[in-house]
Amino acid sequence: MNGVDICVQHLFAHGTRSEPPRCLRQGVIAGSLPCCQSTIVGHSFHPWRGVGSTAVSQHIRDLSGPEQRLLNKLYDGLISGQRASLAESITLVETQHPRKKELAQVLLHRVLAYRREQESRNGGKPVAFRVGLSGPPGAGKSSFIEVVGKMLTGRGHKVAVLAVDPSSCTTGGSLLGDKTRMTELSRDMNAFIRPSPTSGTLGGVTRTTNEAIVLCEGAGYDIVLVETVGVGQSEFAVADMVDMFVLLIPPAGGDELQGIKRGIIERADLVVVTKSDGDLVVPARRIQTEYTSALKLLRRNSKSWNTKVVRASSHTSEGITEAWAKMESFRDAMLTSGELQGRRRAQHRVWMWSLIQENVLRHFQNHPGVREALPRLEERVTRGVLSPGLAADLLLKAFSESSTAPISHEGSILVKK
Ligand SMILES: Nc1nc2c(ncn2[C@@H]2O[C@H](COP(=O)(O)OP(=O)(O)OP(=O)(O)O)[C@@H](O)[C@H]2O)c(=O)[nH]1
Repeated sequence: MNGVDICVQHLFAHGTRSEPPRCLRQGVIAGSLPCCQSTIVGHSFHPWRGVGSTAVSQHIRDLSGPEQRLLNKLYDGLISGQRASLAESITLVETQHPRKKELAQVLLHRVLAYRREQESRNGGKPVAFRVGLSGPPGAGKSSFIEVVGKMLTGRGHKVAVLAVDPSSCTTGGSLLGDKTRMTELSRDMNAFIRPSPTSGTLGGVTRTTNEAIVLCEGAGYDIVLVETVGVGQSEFAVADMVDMFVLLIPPAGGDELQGIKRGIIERADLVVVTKSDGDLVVPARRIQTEYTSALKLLRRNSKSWNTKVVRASSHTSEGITEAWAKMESFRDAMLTSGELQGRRRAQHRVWMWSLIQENVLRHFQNHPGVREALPRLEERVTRGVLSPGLAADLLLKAFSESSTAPISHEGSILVKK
């Protein structure tokens, strides 16, 4: 057996700062201690087997009494569906505080194990359906989510809505996050709405959104809607974290549609032409026809599904049930073919690389040599006296050198003021 195997159920029950859980100390396989067998069904959802175990087991070993109590409280509250515990858990994964980040990882691993247990009971099928919704500003995303969300809670579903907002990363402000949106759904006890964190890089927001999805599913939300505005790279990031990607397009022509990137249309599993009511029905039909023809020329992104184009109105509710029915057909087709499970597996790899990118970039920016040289080199690049390639080489050299010696000397030789 490689690494240290840990019994999930004992993480919080027996591990302390001075004394790790018994199963951790003994390196036993999850479920093999008598006390484990009461709750653990098998080994398939064991999260820390092998290589990855060391980092998490270190976090667990270091847990203080109050930290354990906090994690226990959050976990118990979360899996019993308490919204306050879910909100607090998401705040924990969004934190920049190093110790809290470690606590968040311990909580997350435990929730992942719980969710895998649920999935194995569900015949290996995902317990929740994740849908990403994107479209240009003003396309009618929040109105659509509000109407669809209300319909779904009315049918007995629990719906979580998460936002990925690229504007919040650069400005600290938010295109999506204001509280006046989805007023009815936000009052619905079977819905949970969480705006994007108001700071951080897109990579950071991507990580926390992926983690928030896991937490929402742990809290029993069987439909998770991830909304993003069609700006920057956030649409691609969302397409990489959901089962189905839906593009919402307003019935406008020409310039308004220029903002929709071709690459993102290729990622869409469903296109919804919004606001198909009153005077807008005619342009909505036209857009539907145009997109239906355009999609025929694009490469299919699934073997078991052809991207469809539908029209809907959030004001009259016409086409809303049909749009959702298409989403359900997509899920059924993808589950039957196994493509949905395959997408999720591939997404885990993308998720891992986005974490690596984010962390490597942060290490790079925090490196003393890089920090010292960066302002000067950036300024010279901006003035045009230093090529971006050379500046990048100098910074990377400073980063890769193990000593923290600044690169100013070399920089000043190479670059004349
Ligand atoms: N006629 C009509 N107008 C709609 C419909 N849905 C939304 N609108 C209007 O379109 C505008 C934008 O709607 P939102 O739902 O806020 O659009 P959004 O895409 O979330 O907008 P951002 O938050 O800016 O990204 C509002 O004035 C809505 O009243 C619809 O079905 N029919």
